[in-house]
Amino acid sequence: MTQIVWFKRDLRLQDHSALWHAAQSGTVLALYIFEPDYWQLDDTSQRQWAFTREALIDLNQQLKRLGGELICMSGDAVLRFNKLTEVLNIQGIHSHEETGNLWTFSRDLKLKKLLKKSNIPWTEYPQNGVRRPNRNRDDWASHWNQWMTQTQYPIPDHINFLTLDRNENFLKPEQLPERISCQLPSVQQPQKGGREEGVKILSDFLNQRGEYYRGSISSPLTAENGCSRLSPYLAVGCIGMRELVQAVRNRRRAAEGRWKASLSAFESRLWWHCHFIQKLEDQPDMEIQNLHPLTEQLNRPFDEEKFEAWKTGNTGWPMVDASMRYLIANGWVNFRMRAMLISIASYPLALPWQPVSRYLASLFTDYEPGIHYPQVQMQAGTTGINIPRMYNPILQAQRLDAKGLFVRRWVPELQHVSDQWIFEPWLMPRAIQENSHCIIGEDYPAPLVDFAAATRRARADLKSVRDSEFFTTAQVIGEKHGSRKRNSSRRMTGKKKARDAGQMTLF
Ligand SMILES: Cc1cc2nc3c(=O)[nH]c(=O)nc-3n(C[C@H](O)[C@H](O)[C@H](O)COP(=O)(O)OP(=O)(O)OC[C@H]3O[C@@H](n4cnc5c(N)ncnc54)[C@H](O)[C@@H]3O)c2cc1C
Repeated sequence: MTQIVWFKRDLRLQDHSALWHAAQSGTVLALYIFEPDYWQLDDTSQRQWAFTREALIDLNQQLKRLGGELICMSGDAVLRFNKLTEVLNIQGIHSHEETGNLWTFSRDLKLKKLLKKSNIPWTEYPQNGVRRPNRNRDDWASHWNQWMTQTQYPIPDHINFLTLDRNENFLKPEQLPERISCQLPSVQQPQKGGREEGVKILSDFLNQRGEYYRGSISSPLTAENGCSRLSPYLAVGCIGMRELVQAVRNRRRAAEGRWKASLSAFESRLWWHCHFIQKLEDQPDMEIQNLHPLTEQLNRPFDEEKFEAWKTGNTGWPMVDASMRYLIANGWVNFRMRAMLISIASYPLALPWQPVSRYLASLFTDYEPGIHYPQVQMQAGTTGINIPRMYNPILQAQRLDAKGLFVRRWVPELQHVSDQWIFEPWLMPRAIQENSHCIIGEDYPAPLVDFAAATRRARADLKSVRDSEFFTTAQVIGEKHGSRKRNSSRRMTGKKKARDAGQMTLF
């Protein structure tokens, strides 16, 4: 009688409710399924798979220490489970509740059907503050807090593992392909997957780097070390959210001054993590449909040339291009630059957010659909419930990279351009272009569009859809998805917040 623990994006043993419950109920088969079709989607990539594969190898080591092992299969998960039902006496399947993209959502629905037919119970356990089903948004914050305060599931003392003979069906993680076909270049210095590495990074953040978190997350120059860099470990579950929140709270108890403020700011991001994932959990078609239906009327036709220039970091706006090239090379960029990349694609370039978001997702090692799609829609101005913000790449550069260090490093064509022109090189007189070894239009592109005129058009376009029907629908969306924040009296107004962040509000 076998209990299958199906590992998906929960590659750890600590605070693992599925493993804990399965271990209490019988013999455990620890299973991972490599799904080739998933890894060929536009929003997935080699960089994500490489990280996941390392995390699987690490998970196998952890299981070995308990006397077990991770059995890997390759292929369509529904077909694989069908096969398993023929060869094993399966008593139950245990996994975490996955809020994935539409592909994994539809795979789970198909699997549910199969298991129902075969009379095999599949129990899914929450692995963060996301609630399924989420009937009431109003008490969500207290639900989140309660869940984070509960005792963690310990690693079971004893597990009866089922071992299977290795053959072409049952593989070790090392036997899974190292590479999947992928157009993207490799990440230069990738973060290493696995719990062991994640725990090291967490400890380093909580004891060393975290002190200056609050002041260092906006500039790409300081964010690289100032941010926790835990995102890929959270995305594949090497570190659990409850475990992380509790570790932060424990650390904060002994903290003072700058440390305390930074840890509070950090914990609020962990709340956002679940807050955003809840949106996709409640509305899976957010991956493809505008949250506010009237924003479908925005004039954003697909333009191959603009899309290619944006994708490759050749828009002609140095801060945008530096951010994109940095992301391509590193598989990560900080929040502000992610938001700017979407804002530029959506407003001055007026590209539809769907292909933009899929490409951006594939660049992130930390791709988390539940954060990604709601964030993209928010930055693209299609939710109807957030104040649309437009990032000005020149202002952003002046504030976050005053000396042009980031821009010169990632856009080497501008290396010899002086501070005066570095963020607006297209304004350089021809003689200065020659002296700077940077001819605009030859060595480095001129901006794809006139920023001021294009943003005026974007603003007018958005205004034209915001009639009374817009606000009625927005109210309904707000009921379902809007945040009900703590400390609301201390929050800045939308306009002040935007001004402080160097953004232009649209209204
Ligand atoms: C367009 C866009 C797409 C994004 N896509 C993703 C994604 O696919 N995966 C992802 O993990 N994050 C995404 N983010 C959120 C954020 O940029 C990253 O979480 C952060 O940069 C990861 O680095 P870190 O772990 O060092 O962050 P830290 O600042 O150290 O934050 C710690 C954790 O808090 C959570 N977090 C931080 N900021 C946010 C936020 N604004 N919203 C929700 N959760 C947050 C993340 O889980 C993050 O790992 C996106 C943001 C934007 C604007």
